[in-house]
Amino acid sequence: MKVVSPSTMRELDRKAIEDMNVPGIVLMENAGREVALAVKRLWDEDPLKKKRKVVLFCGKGNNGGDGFVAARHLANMGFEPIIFLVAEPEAIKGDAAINYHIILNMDISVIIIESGEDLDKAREHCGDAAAIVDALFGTGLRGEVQGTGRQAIELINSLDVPVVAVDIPSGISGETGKVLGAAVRARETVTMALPKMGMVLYPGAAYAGKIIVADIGMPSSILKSVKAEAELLEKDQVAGLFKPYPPDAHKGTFGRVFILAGSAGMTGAAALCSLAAARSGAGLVTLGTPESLNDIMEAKITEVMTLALPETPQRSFSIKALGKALEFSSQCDAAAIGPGLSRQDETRDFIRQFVAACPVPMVIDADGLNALAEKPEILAGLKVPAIITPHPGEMARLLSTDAGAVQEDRVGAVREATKRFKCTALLKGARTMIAAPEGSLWINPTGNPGMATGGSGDVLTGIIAAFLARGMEPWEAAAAGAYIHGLAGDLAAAAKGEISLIASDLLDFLPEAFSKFEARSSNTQPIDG
Ligand SMILES: NC(=O)C1=CN([C@@H]2O[C@H](COP(=O)(O)OP(=O)(O)OC[C@H]3O[C@@H](n4cnc5c(N)ncnc54)[C@H](OP(=O)(O)O)[C@@H]3O)[C@@H](O)[C@H]2O)[C@@H](O)CC1
Ligand SMILES: Nc1ncnc2c1ncn2[C@@H]1O[C@H](COP(=O)(O)OP(=O)(O)O)[C@@H](O)[C@H]1O
Ligand SMILES: [K+]
Repeated sequence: MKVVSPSTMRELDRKAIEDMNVPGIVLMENAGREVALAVKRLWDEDPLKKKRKVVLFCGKGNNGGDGFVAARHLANMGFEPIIFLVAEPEAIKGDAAINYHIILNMDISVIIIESGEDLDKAREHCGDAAAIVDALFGTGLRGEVQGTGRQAIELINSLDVPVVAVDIPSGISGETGKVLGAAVRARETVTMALPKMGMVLYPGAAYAGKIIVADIGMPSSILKSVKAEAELLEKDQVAGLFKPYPPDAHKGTFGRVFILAGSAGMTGAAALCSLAAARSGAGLVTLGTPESLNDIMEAKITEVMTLALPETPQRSFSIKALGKALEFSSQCDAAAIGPGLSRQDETRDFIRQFVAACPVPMVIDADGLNALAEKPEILAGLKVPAIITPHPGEMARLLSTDAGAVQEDRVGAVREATKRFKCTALLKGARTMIAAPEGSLWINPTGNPGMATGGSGDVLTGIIAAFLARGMEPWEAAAAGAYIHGLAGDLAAAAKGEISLIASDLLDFLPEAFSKFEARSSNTQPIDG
C-alpha cells in the first residue's frame, strides 16, 4: 500500500480538485462521513454502552471541516454531537466554513474554546461521552503545537474515552511521525485516501492506533499514478513473491546457500542463521565454520552441512580460508556472511576479500558490516547484487554517524546507505525499512519488541539468504524476509508472550508463518483498506 507525505497528499488533493474538477467539499463530505461511520462502528462494538454523546474537537482548518461534517452525520445517526471549536469562528474559511454554518443551522452545540478556563469547562462535558473525535490538526500542522491547541490535546489524552482521529492524530508530523510538542493518542485513525508517513513510522504509529484508510472519492487514476514516498508491505504483495513449488521439485530447485558465520563464543549465531535458511525453503544449506568448531556445529545442527575452514588462534576465520570459501561459494546460488564472525583483524581481512570477490548474490550482516565500515568502497564496487542488513548501530558505523542520528531519521539513513553503497539496504528495528538503489522504499509492518533479543537478526539473515538463492531480486528477498521474520515473531509473541521470546522461537514459528502465507487466510495487517 502506498504511503505519502503531507506535501504529496496536498498535491493529490490539488489534482483532484483543480485538474479533475472534483469539488473539495465533496472530498470533505466523504471524509467526514467516513469518520462518523467509524464512530458508529466503535459504538456498535460495545453493546453495553448507552451513551450517545460524541465530543468533537475541531480546529480552524480543513481537518476541523471534516469534523463538522462528521458531527452532522453523527446527529443524523441519532448521536448527540458537541463541537469544541479551538479557534475563532471568523478564522474558518472555505469548505470548512460552509460546513460550519450548516452545523449552526442544525442547532448542533458549538462551544468556542479560547482559553485554558474554557477547556476546564469542556472537561465536564467529556466524561460521559461515548467517543471523542480529534479534528484539531491534520496534514496542515507546521511546527510545534502551542497554546490552547496543545492544552486541548492534553485534555483529550487525560480522558478515559476512545478517540477517533481525523486523518492523523493531532500533533503528529505527517512527514516524520514525530510528536510536535504534544499529540493525541487515538484508538483509531481514519486517514483520507492513503496512509501518511507519520502514522506508519514510530512514534506516530503508536499514537494512530488502528488505521482505517477511507475512500473519499479521490479518482483512482490519481492514486495509481502518484509517486509515493514509500510502500507499506502487505501480505498479498509478499505472497506474490513466492512462486508455487513445481510438483517435481528437487533440492536443487530451491537453491544452495553458503553461510559464513560463527567463531568461538558465537556458534549460536551460525546455528540460528543456517537453520533459518533451511527453514525458509533453501534446498541445500552449507555452513562454513572455523575448523575447530566443526564438530560442535555438526552436533548443533542436523539439516545443515558444514565446511571446515582454516582459523585464527582465536578460532575465527583466518585469511587462509579465503580460497576454499570462494571456491565453494561459486557452486552456490547465494551467500550470507556476518553473524558472529568476531572483530579479529585477520577475520576482518578475510571478510573484506571474500565480499569483494564473492561470485554470487549475498546478504551481509553484523560483523560482516563492521568489517566493511572502514572500507565501504568494497560494497559500492561489487559486481553481484548485495543486501546489507544493519541495525541502527551498524548503520551508524557505515555512515560515520551515531545510532541516535540514524534513529532520528531512519528514512534518510536507509536511503543514504543504498545510494552510497549501491546495494539494497535494510535498516532493522521497529518498522524495518528496505531501500533499493533505484529509489524505492518499503516499510515492514510486522514484528514486535519481543524480537529485540540476541540472535534474532541472525535468523533474518538466514531467511533472506534462502530467498536470494531461490531467485528473488534483492529487494524482494529483503522485503519478504523482513515480513516473514516479523510474522514469525508476532506468532511467537502471541503464543509465548514478548518477554520470554528468544531467537530460536522465531525458527520454531517460521513454519506457521509460511503456512499462514500459503493459505492466505489470516490478516496480520494493522491496516484495513
Ligand atoms: N485539501 C482538501 O481538499 C482536503 C483536506 N482534507 C482534510 O484537511 C486536512 C488538511 O487541512 P488544512 O491544510 O486546512 O490544515 P489542518 O490540518 O486542518 O490544520 C492546519 C490549521 O492549523 C493551523 N496550524 C498549523 N500549525 C499549527 C501549530 N503548530 N499550532 C497551531 N496551529 C497551527 C493552521 O493555521 P495557520 O497557521 O495556517 O494560520 C491551519 O489553520 C487534512 O488533514 C484532511 O483532514 C479532507 O477533507 C479531504 C479534502
Ligand atoms: N520493536 C521491534 N519491532 C519490530 N521488530 C523488532 C523490534 N525490535 C527488534 N526487532 C527486530 O529484531 C531483529 C534484531 O536484530 P539485531 O538488532 O541484528 O539483533 P541481533 O544482533 O541480536 O540478532 C531485527 O530484525 C529487528 O528489526
Ligand atoms: K486530527
